[in-house]
Amino acid sequence: MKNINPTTTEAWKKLQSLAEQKKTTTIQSLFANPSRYKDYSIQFEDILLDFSKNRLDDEVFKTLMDLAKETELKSAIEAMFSGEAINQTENRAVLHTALRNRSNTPVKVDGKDVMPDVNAVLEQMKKFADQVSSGKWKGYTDKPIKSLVNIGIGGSDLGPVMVTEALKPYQNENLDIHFVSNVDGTHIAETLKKVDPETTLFFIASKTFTTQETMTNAHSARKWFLENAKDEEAIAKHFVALSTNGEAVKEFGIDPNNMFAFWDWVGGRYSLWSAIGLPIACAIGFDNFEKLLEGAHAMDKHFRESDFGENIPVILALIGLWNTNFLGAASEAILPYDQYMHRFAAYFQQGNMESNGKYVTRNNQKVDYTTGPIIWGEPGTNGQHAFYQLIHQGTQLIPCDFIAPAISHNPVGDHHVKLLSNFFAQTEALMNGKSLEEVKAELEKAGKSKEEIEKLAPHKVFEGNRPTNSILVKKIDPFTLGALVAMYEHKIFAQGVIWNIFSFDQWGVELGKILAKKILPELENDDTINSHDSSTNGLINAFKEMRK
Ligand SMILES: O=P(O)(O)OC[C@H]1O[C@@](O)(CO)[C@@H](O)[C@@H]1O
Repeated sequence: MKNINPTTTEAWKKLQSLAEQKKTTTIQSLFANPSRYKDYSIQFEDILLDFSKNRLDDEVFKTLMDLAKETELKSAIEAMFSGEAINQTENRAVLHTALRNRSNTPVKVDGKDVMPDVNAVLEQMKKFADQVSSGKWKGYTDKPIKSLVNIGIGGSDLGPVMVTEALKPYQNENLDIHFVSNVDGTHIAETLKKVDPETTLFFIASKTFTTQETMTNAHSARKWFLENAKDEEAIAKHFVALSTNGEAVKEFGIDPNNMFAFWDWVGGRYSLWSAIGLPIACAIGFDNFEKLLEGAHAMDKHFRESDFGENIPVILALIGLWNTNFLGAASEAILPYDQYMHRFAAYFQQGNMESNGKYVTRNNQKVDYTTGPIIWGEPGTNGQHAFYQLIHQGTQLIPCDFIAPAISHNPVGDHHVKLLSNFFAQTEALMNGKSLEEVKAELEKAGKSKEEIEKLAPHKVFEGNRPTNSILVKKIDPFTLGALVAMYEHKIFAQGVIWNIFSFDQWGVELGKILAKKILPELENDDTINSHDSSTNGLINAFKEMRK
């Protein structure tokens, strides 16, 4: 992969002047072109992307495509799929795509095809998931497993949470699933109140098997379990490990046969397709887990093979870059109009912000342009009653991705058409707004006096011209969810290439952890602390006072 500073490209310079030239061009005005929707929407499988409600015309769109070409995105895509060590600071390949490579064509890391290992773990996962789903896997009192508890954090938690929530309609009704991630004792305490040690299966999910939160929770779960089971032999029936670190798994006391491995070329935030996905496979059944893989694989092929102008992840990446680097947006909202998708935005907080929240380039220079956006969002319609005021009338430009299924899993009365009417209305309102003239006419019609109109009207004007993408899918099913997740993964990858940053390491999470390890022993005695700045000392000493 080449290291190209995007700001040196002709396309970037042209985009800068286009942003200036076109700052008075409104999205609404672009719809004078009768084929605007047709030209700026694309369908892939059961996913329709409508990107027409963006502040970009044909010239901007073409120049964005030129930017992708000038930053050699195509060769970067090939480098990733073919197993090059593109994660250069950790000297690793980036191959979450191999985990769902349903074509089974060889994918080589250091000259060795990884597909046999990938398929062996999938086979091991299938066998195990089938036993758990069918009740054949028995606990130490010979009862079938009823409760699944995943203990992990970050990429070892967010993916399984998001997928099992989004695919709740596909969950095995004989199983309940719980997730413990926070080291706050409340998380494990509240969870253990809900489960029975005789029928509970713990997944200790940790790529490194060293993460403080996960290991603390795992030991507490082990202690709780043994208080009931007494015999350490019983652990083998109730604890499995999902990790790359066999040594540490054995040290914890988990039977190596109960370890489901993955590899260092799987990034934590890209690992739900790996052994980390075992709780998903147990909860929704391995067949549905395979459909999830198939959906992601279909999007992988689309991303790898489609021309950029017809390439959904590339289009989303370039629109995001236009909004961030040329229109000044600092964040992006992901707004799923589907309650089961309530953890989708949270998943991509890690996926996007831990990948592209970087300020050093691939050639070790500090960037002089904006990189990764802040990702946030809540399901619709709830967000409308929380933060849409700011999106509509605030001073921040917040590009939004609206996502909705045409078919609900719960066709209760007229709920779904009401939900979708809001989905359609919000992007229309964000684009068209409401003019002062329209507002005044409405207030006059309502019989307001001239004074009242003068006072009220400015507050009821909607400037509009706020960019959105609409993603309409047929139904949130395993295949479509897999494709949607892969779509955003590849958008993030493409942006990282163009921003010339390393998207697959996460050095930024280390410092806090190291300082916490230094502070921990200071909290375990009554000494007055003065080894830090006055604020940290003050807080620690106050903490100790409060606990007396
Ligand atoms: O899976 P593990 O090794 O326990 O890491 C958990 C999470 O911790 C990190 O913050 C890295 O330290 C995330 O990147 C990762 O997903």
